Parts: sequence; C-alpha cells; structure tokens
Amino acid sequence: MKGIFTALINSFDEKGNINEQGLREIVRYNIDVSQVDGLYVNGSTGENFMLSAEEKKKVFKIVKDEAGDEVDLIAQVGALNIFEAKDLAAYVTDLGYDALSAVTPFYYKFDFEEIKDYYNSILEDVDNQMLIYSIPALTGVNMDLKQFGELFENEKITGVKFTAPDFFLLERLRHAYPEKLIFSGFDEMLLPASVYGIDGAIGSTFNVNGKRAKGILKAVHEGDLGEARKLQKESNDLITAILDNGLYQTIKELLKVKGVDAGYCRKPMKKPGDEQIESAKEIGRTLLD
Ligand SMILES: CC(=O)N[C@H](C=O)[C@@H](O)[C@H](O)[C@H](O)CO
Ligand SMILES: CC(=O)C(=O)O
Repeated sequence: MKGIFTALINSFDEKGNINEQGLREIVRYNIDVSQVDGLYVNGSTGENFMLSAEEKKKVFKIVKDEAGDEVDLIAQVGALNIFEAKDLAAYVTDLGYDALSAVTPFYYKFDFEEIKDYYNSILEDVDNQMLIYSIPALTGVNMDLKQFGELFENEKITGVKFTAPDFFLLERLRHAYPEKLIFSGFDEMLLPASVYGIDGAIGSTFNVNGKRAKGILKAVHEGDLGEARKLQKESNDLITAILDNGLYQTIKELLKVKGVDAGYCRKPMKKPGDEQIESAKEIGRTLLD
C-alpha cells in the first residue's frame, strides 16, 4: 500500500441525509479522473464524527461497492465507543477493506496505557492491519517516538497516518521503523514529508488535487526538486484559497463544478452562502487544472 490516498469527502442532501449517488460519483471522480492510489474512508474529511454507526456502515458499503478492487481502501473505524469500533473493524474486514485505521481516542484525557489498550482491543478479534491515525491538532493527543514504538509492537499495527507539522518526529519514525508504513497528513507539507521517505499521503484536498499530489511524489522520487516545488507551490495556492473559503464546503463546491454531486455538509457544519459558492467557482477557474 503506497501513494496518494484521498481522505474521501462525503455527500449529504440538504436535510443532512447521506446522498448515495453523490458518494458514488465522488468515488468515481477520485479513481477515474484524479487516478489516486487509494481512498481513506470515514475520516475527519468524511464527517465521520457526526455519523451514526449505521451510517458509517452504509458509507463503507457504498464505497466498497463502487470502488471494488480498483484501488486500495482504508477504513477509519476509530470511535470512543470501543464496541462500535470493534464492530466496524469486523464489518469492513468482511467487506474486503485492505486496512483499518483508528483515530487516537480523544475528548477524555486517556493516558498512553489506555490508548495502547484501545488499539490492541480493536485488533484482538479481527484479521486486518491497522494504521494509527495521529492528528494532535484535532485530538490533543501527542505521542512520542517511544510510544509509537510500543504501539508498533503489535504486528497488526503496520503504520501510521501522521498528521502533524513535526518533521523531526517524522524523520525519527522513518529511521526507527523502516518496515512500517508512514502516510503524511498535511497536504500543504507533502513535499517536505516526501523527502523523508514516506510511503504515501492521505489528505482531504486530494479530492480535487490528486493529480498534482501524485506529481509531487513522483518528482521527489525522481530527484526533480524543481518540479516538486513548482507543483507544491501550485497546490498551496489552491489549499490556501480552500482553507480561507471553508475547507469541506469549498471542496464540495469544486467537485460540483466538475459535475460531481458532492452535496452539502451535515449540521452543525454550515451550508455555503452565495459569496462562498462564487469564490469556490473562482478558485476552480483559476487554481484547478
Ligand atoms: C484536519 C484535516 O482535515 N487534515 C487532513 C488530513 O489529515 C488534511 O488533508 C488537511 O485537511 C489539509 O492538509 C488542509 O489543511
Ligand atoms: C483529512 C483526513 O485525513 C481524514 O479524513 O481523516
């Protein structure tokens, strides 16, 4: 498993219900047009933490049904309800997902022993591999090199989705665990992460910018830093504009311009206003290829 994985956006109708046809179109766009290497399903970008367990299953099923075996599929199953996380892990494994991922448990200030027990419990009854989903900015959970090492002692934990602007730790992890998979998580820092020898990247903006992201990885592998910097600069012009205009709403509006029924976000996320939609269209005209 390697390369560019889209953190899949979800599609809801105006009432907030999952829009199955829209979700299928998002999957197709990523596979057919962006030609990404894989999809990361029900992550932050999929608005996972606002879904019921039944809705998460529905999303997992639709995406697998649409994508089949065309690309690698990673299922984010992390949940504070450990029974739910275990049930989802079993469910997606039966569906044929290539890997699990689980966000570090958040909200309560779990200590490291508790975090370790969470991962080992999710994995105890399931025959699948797991990528730890580390995103300290959203969870408040920071782990050091030694703690990652302790988690990696479980052989089913084959890697990490590393969403932190900490290149010191990234380099130490890469050096210490050459056999583990490291996926970087900040799209705007893909180039520097690539230089440290990541296996790939998982990100929200790849829903619309997958091709450039693939180009950055390729250029770095070929040692063409000039090309990599050009593509990262173009990507960051786009990412800056997306972040300024509202991350998920803008990605959805950009997909709509491409003919994909990406729908709306679920409350409490806002519906985009007219001005926001106009700016998204302008971003599409000027910063997307
Ligand atoms: C919090 C969040 O959504 N993180 C994503 C993945 O980890 C990234 O893809 C960012 O959305 C992206 O880099 C924009 O900052
Ligand atoms: C953004 C991201 O990586 C996620 O959807 O979890």
